[in-house]
Amino acid sequence: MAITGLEVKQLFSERDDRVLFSDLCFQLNAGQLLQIAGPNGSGKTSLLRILAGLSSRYEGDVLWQGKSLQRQRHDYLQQLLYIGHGAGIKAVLSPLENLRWSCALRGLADSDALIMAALDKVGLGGFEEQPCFSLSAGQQRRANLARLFCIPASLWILDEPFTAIDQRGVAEIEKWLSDFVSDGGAILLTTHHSLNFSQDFKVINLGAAANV
Ligand SMILES: Nc1ncnc2c1ncn2[C@@H]1O[C@H](COP(=O)(O)OP(=O)(O)OP(=O)(O)O)[C@@H](O)[C@H]1O
Repeated sequence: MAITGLEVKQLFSERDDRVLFSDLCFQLNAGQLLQIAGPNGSGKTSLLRILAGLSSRYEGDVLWQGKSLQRQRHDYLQQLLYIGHGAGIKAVLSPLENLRWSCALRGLADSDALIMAALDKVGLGGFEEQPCFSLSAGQQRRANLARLFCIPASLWILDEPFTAIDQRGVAEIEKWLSDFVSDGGAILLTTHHSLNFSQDFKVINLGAAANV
């Protein structure tokens, strides 16, 4: 089958002489979700940072649509939306200003209408212009997640997207993930939460090296 997304071949990474993963192989195609599971410290974030092009602490190959990431870094990053487990927002800026910044980095101009709709969708209608430091942890997380609806991408890499999100919000996010996959997007995520996802999805447990 043609690779329409990510392919990871014989990936190896270590930290302080401790092997995080070795001979890790998997594919993630368009229209699929892959969960990276494993206990604290097993290397989930390290793996996601490698796949987001933020870390070169690895050996092995990472391919996007059949070609090496290094040979098409710019094109790959244009297709990728990475949301790390940190706050991902500037606390002194409002959600609107943070998202304007994210959109500008992707070359999107005149994005206010899109941003306002995204903030409304994530439940931040009425909070658009409040500084983020005055928002709750869950609201700050929602401001970061609003990028899902502003930044065009075919691959989402999400590190603990449910952190600080209330129960209803978790169900909403699961629906957003499902919609994205149904529309042909690909998702790689970590979560300690038991994922309630309407389609089939794959899980790789870094605690027990696995090839999928
Ligand atoms: N900046 C760093 N400097 C040194 N060691 C690091 C650094 N970042 C991560 N590590 C080490 O790499 C290992 C894997 O960390 P990583 O954050 O990838 O784990 P994780 O599976 O995402 O954990 P968690 O479930 O707690 O988020 C840990 O042992 C950690 O101590």
